[in-house]
Amino acid sequence: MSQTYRSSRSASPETVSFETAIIQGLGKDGGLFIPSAIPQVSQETMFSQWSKLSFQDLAFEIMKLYVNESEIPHADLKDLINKSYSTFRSEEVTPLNKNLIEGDNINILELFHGPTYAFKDVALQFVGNLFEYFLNRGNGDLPKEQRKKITVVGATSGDTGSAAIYGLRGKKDISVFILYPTGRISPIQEEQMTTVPDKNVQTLSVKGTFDNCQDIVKAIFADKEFNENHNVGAVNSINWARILAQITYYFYSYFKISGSNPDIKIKFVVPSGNFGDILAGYFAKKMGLPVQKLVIATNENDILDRFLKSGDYARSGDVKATLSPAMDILISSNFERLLWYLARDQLANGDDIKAGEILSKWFSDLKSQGKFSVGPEVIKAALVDFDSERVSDPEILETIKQTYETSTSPKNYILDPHTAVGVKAVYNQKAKDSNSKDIQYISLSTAHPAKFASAVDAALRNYSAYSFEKDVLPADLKKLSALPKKIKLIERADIELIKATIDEELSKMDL
Ligand SMILES: Cc1ncc(COP(=O)(O)O)c(C=O)c1O
Ligand SMILES: N[C@@H](CCOP(=O)(O)O)C(=O)O
Repeated sequence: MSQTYRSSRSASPETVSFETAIIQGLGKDGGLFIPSAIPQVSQETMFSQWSKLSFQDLAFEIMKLYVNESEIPHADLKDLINKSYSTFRSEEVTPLNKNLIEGDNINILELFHGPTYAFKDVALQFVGNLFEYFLNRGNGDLPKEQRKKITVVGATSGDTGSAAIYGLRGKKDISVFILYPTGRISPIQEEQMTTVPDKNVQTLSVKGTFDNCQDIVKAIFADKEFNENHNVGAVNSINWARILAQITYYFYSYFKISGSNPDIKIKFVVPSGNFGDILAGYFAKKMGLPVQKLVIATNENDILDRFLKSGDYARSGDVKATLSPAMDILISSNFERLLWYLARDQLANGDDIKAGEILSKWFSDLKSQGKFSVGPEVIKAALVDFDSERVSDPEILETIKQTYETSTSPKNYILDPHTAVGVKAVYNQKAKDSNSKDIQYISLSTAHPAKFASAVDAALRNYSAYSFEKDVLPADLKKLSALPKKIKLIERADIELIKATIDEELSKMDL
C-alpha cells in the first residue's frame, strides 16, 4: 500500500502525507507528487470482487489503497465519495455506451454526466469535498480570523475552470481564482464560469494562451511569499487527487466489458492535452488491470505524439487554435509523472532519488532550451504501455459526421470534438491492429457536445434532421445565457498583475 507521496524532482528520501500532497498541490521544488509505491491488486480481487461493485464502492476500494486510514477514516472516505457522486445525472456515474456502431467494437465511456458536463467533474466534485473536509477538521469552530483559508488558483482552457468552480462554489474558507485565455474558450464554458453568483469565486479572463495561464499558475505556486500568505491550492491535474479520482473509471468500464473474465483484450483511447486523464489509466494498468494499451489521442498540438515518435520533448512554436480547444496546449503537465517512472526504471536502476535528479535536469533543460531528449530505451519502455495518434481538424469534423450517420445504439449519436479526436484515433488503431476484431476499444468521451457548439454545428448543420437546440443543448445549459456574468479582464499575462488582482478581489470577498 502506498499512502505517502514524493515529489518527482526530489533528490531526497523525504515523503509527505496524502493531506500535504493534496493541500500543497505541488512539491516545493516544482515537482509533482507521486505515490511512494503503486499499490498492487491481484487478479482474484479484481475479477472476483471488484468487477461486481458499484462505481462508488469501487472508488472506495481504490482510494483506500492510496489514503491512510489514520488520515481519513474509512467511513469518512466513503461519505466523501458518496457525496461527490450524488450530483451526477447518471446512477452509474460514468456509463459505458457499448457497441455504438453495430458489429463494431467501439465503446464510448461517457464521462460527462456531472454538473458541468465534462470529465473533470469526476475528480473535481471529489476534490472540492476533500478540501472542505480537511479545512473543517482543522478549523472546527475557530473564529473567522483564526481559520485556515485556501486560495485556489487554477488555469483552464474551459473545462477545469467550470468543474473546479462547481466543486468549490460556496465552500467555507476557500476562495477560487480561475485564469482562462480570453476568446479561446467556448461561449457556454465562459457562461458556466462567469454566471456563478457565489462570492468566493472569481474568474480572470487573461489576454494570452492557456499555456500563459498555466505558467502563471505554476509561478504563483513557486512564489514562496505569496504561497505562504495565501495557502495557494491547486485544482489543476498537477494535484494528485485529480488523478486518483479518475482511476476508478478505468477499472469500472473495463469490468463492464470483461465481467469476471480476465482474458478479454481492451485498449483505452484517450483524447489528451495535459495528460491527466490518461495518466489515471497508467496507474490502473500499473496496479494490475490487464489493459493492452493506452492510446494517447492528440489534436494538432501534438507534443505527446511527437515525443513517442522521436524521443524529443519539445515546445513547438505557437499553440494552434483547433476545434478541440481544451487540448490546445504546448506542454502537458502530467507527462512529468510518467517521465519519472520511465527515468527510474530505465535510467536509474529503480532508484527514486536518482530519478528525481534526472527529472530535475530534464525540466531545467526544457525551461532553458525549450526541449530535452530521451534515449531509445525510454521510448521503447513507454511504448509497452502507450501508443499515440494525432488527429487534425478536418478529421474531427469528418468523425462527428460519420458517427452521426453510422451509430446504431443510439442512432445519430453526437460526439463533442474532443471525443471525436479519440474516436478517430480508434479507427487509426483498428487499421493497424491485425487482431482488431479481438480487441474491445474504450474511447473516453470527455465532454458533452453542447459545450462545443461551433464545431458540432460545423459538422452537422447540413443534416436536415439535426437541430443543436433540440438534439444537443440541455435545458440547464440553455438557461445560462440569460444570467448576469461576472467577467474580469486582465490585459497582460503577467504574474504581478494577477497577484495584485487576486489580492484586490480577496479583500472584496471578505471570507
Ligand atoms: C473536453 C476535454 N477533453 C480532453 C481533455 C484533455 O485531458 P487531459 O488534459 O487530462 O489530457 C480536456 C482537458 O484537459 C478536456 O477538457
Ligand atoms: N483542458 C484543461 C486544461 C487544464 O488541464 P488540467 O486537467 O490540468 O486541469 C481545461 O479544460 O481547463
